[in-house]
Amino acid sequence: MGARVRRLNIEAGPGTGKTTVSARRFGVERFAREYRGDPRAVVAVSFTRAATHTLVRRIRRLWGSHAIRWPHRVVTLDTVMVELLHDLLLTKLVVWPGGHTTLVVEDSWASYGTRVRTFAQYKLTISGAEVQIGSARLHAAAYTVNPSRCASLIRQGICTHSDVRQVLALALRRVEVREYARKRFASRFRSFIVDEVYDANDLDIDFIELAVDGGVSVTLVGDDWQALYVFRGARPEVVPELLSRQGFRSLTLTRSFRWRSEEQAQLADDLRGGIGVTLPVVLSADVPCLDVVLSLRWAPLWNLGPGVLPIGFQSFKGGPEEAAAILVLNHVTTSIFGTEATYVKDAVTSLSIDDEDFFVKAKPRLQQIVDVLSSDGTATAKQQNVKTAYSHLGELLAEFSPRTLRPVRANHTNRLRDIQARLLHPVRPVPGLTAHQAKGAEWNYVGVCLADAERALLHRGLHVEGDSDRKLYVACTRACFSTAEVVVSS
Ligand SMILES: Nc1ncnc2c1ncn2[C@@H]1O[C@H](COP(=O)(O)OP(=O)(O)OP(=O)(O)O)[C@@H](O)[C@H]1O
Repeated sequence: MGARVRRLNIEAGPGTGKTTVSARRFGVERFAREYRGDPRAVVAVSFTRAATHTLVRRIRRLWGSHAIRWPHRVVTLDTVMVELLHDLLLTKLVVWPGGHTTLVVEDSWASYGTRVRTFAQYKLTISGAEVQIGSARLHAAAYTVNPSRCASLIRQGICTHSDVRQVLALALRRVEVREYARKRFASRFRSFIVDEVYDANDLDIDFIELAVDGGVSVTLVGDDWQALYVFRGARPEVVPELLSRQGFRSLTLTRSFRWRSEEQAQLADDLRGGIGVTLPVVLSADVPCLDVVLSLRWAPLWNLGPGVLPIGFQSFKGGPEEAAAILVLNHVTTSIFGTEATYVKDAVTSLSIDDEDFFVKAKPRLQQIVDVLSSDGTATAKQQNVKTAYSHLGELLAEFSPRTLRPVRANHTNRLRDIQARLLHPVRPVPGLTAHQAKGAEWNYVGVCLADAERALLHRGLHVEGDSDRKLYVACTRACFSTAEVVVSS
């Protein structure tokens, strides 16, 4: 991985060491003799925070913490985009409504209100350098946070990553903005490493090309079978065009270091070869023999029963009851697995909790709620415990959040009831994750939870062009020893 090639593409299957290679490449570029005294940064990017955390851990382990000292960094590509937009705002090449030069950028609007059914949508456009907020009418009703509230927040300098992307895509149509971005890459970056490049969309690819044009050393790492973000506009099919257009040299990694059994190695080969497979079955009563259970969606994981504790409920919708339940789930997943619940950051923002020490201060109260849910008894006593826990949660929020919980009703408390079932289960539950959360990670024994259509795809043989096929591929290639299908015990 010490190859001194300025445009390098590393292509490889699961477990062949892509993350390891990205981490090695980072250090090689960071400590290269020829760059001694060069103030420009080595920057590695990935598309999710989870992936950047994994890469940071590997770099620290290999090269020590000082490898990631500023300006060298490992961030999401979204972060790099926000940095560029901020500089464009400072130089007035782009002017934000209200003249803001520092934006608060959120993952989504979910934290700013509950979704409403609407035909209206705000639309960001650019006229000259000025960002303008217009509106558009949708053909079909959509559930979104009130668009006029979003527009008003944008005027206050608050927006989402998707808005940043929209504005940059429009701004980069102007020659002077492209020239600025290219020169900025040239003067600030000496090496740009893009992990999971097959998750890139058109704007990401444009960014990579600007870096190449700026003379930056660019390393791309990825596997087309593991592109999971098509719903966010990823275009795995255009990566080969980028590679040939910019004359990247490709290296292929073939040996997987992950497989510790013939069975798992064969499964991975068959999946990649499009050969139909049938997974061995594990009953949900026997999940303690597994390290994790994966699914393409959250709901089926909850349906597997109390032996599995999913680390998320569903993609976050923004309601206060849901957000409050995520706080409890987070307390439990952190205590049992040392893993944060998915969407906990959205939950805190949506509850407008601005006390930075919230988790430290709230810990004893959250533990008290968990203790209430953990006490066993008759069905009626357990129902009462859920109500008591819900009311304690309401009191906790009253102290830290302006949002209030609605009165006790089954659809407000059912998430606490689901957590309670796991707490009362006599055996430590196994974590449940979606394929998106599992990407990049590995465990010894993995269970997958399949819908009928997903099982049929595995029987037929996977195709790299299929979105669900790729998610199944990622889920079925996380195990070192074996992958089994988990089915509910009758
Ligand atoms: N050169 C190597 N020698 C021995 N073990 C290695 C080597 N490279 C990677 N590994 C080990 O192999 C496993 C898989 O590596 P890694 O996670 O980097 O693969 P990957 O290609 O990123 O996987 P995936 O894309 O499927 O998430 C890890 O346990 C890692 O420590």
